[in-house]
Amino acid sequence: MTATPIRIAIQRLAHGEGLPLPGYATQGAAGMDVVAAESLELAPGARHAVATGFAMAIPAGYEVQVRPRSGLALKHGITCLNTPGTIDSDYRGEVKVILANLGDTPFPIGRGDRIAQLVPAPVQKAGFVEVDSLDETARGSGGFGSTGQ
Ligand SMILES: O=c1ccn([C@H]2C[C@H](O)[C@@H](COP(=O)(O)OP(=O)(O)OP(=O)(O)O)O2)c(=O)[nH]1
Ligand SMILES: [Mg+2]
Repeated sequence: MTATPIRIAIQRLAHGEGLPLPGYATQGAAGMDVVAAESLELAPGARHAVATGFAMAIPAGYEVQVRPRSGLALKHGITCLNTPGTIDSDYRGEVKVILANLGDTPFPIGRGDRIAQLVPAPVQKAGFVEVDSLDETARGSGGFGSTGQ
């Protein structure tokens, strides 16, 4: 069973002309590949908010996550520094992909190269209720490796 795709309005910006809009590489892909709208070289240890050339209006109640591509990560050490990046439903600016080079060689990015993938997701909102004490649990305040390796 496949959930009905949500519709997301997308606006191509002037510098995005001629580029493919984000899309699924295969029928079962979870992420829509997004391409760079600029060319640059990312030095080892450097980061850059890479232009995509488009803006979106995500329906209320949803977000779009910006995730790295595993091939770039494994072969070249290229990742999204803030992964998963969050595109808010009320954001109308250009979507950017914050790439970082964790590898040891400069990495060239060409206009049109697939640099990341977009995954829409429903947003569960919450409200905090301030209390004086919390219920007890077996774990208590143990964390950060408290159960062993
Ligand atoms: O990878 C990303 C992450 C964010 N954004 C844009 C869309 C998002 O809605 C906005 C704000 O992102 P976020 O909330 O992660 O950043 P912030 O540092 O909290 O900025 P703000 O104060 O604008 O919310 O920046 C991107 O284009 N790409
Ligand atoms: Mg924010």
